[in-house]
Amino acid sequence: MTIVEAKKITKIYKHGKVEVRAIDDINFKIDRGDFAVIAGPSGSGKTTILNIIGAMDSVTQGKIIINQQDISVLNKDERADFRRDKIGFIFQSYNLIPVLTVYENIEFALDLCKKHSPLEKKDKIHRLLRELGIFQLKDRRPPELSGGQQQRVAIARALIKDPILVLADEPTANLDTQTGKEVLDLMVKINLEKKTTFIFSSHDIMIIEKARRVIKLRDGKIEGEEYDSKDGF
Ligand SMILES: Nc1ncnc2c1ncn2[C@@H]1O[C@H](COP(=O)(O)OP(=O)(O)OP(=O)(O)O)[C@@H](O)[C@H]1O
Repeated sequence: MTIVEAKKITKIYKHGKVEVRAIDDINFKIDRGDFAVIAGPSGSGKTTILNIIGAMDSVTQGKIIINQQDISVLNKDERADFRRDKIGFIFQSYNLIPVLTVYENIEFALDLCKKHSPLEKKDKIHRLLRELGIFQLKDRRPPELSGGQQQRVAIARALIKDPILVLADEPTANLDTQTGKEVLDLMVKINLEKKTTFIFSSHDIMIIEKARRVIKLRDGKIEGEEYDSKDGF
């Protein structure tokens, strides 16, 4: 079943009179439960596509349908609600709140979109922290954590609201190879066990090799697409 469908989307950024065609009339589909990568050289439009899927940015032309909802017709406030309630984000630089503990970082993300009783909330957060192997870190603050540990916390923060999909922009770029592999393996495990849909932007060969779907971009166009239908990795 399709979870993301891009129909003839174009994104033009304007700087005064100069126009940059970041995405140029492209179509693609991503299935529910996919582990998909948008790949391509620097400037090819990867982040632009991720920002459009995540409703952080709008398209100039075309339609983008997420979970059967046409998000290209949403205004700025509606896009913000959609993104807060439905999409999990993982960033290259983790973007945790440094003054909050691990538990509080995740609680903050949950409080923004769903109301739970304090007990329900604690149960839900503790369960997820155990699943991700970071329960013992719950009272530490981000500056007291390694990069790999911070990225695991960021994964927990993305997952706590049960998003319909998780977008990860170069999530291994700031990690050494071994830590990057461990963080990637964790996302593969979550994808297999929880059937969470992951969409990455990356040129990391390790991620591209693990992906079931690879959409290759060049100069805002799709240069090629690979899809491995087998279940598992
Ligand atoms: N906010 C913006 N304003 C103007 N131009 C932009 C903006 N964002 C991106 N662009 C331009 O759009 C094109 C695609 O950029 P994008 O960031 O999507 O590429 P990318 O593949 O993610 O690159 P990288 O791997 O370097 O992050 C580039 O030419 C870029 O300069």
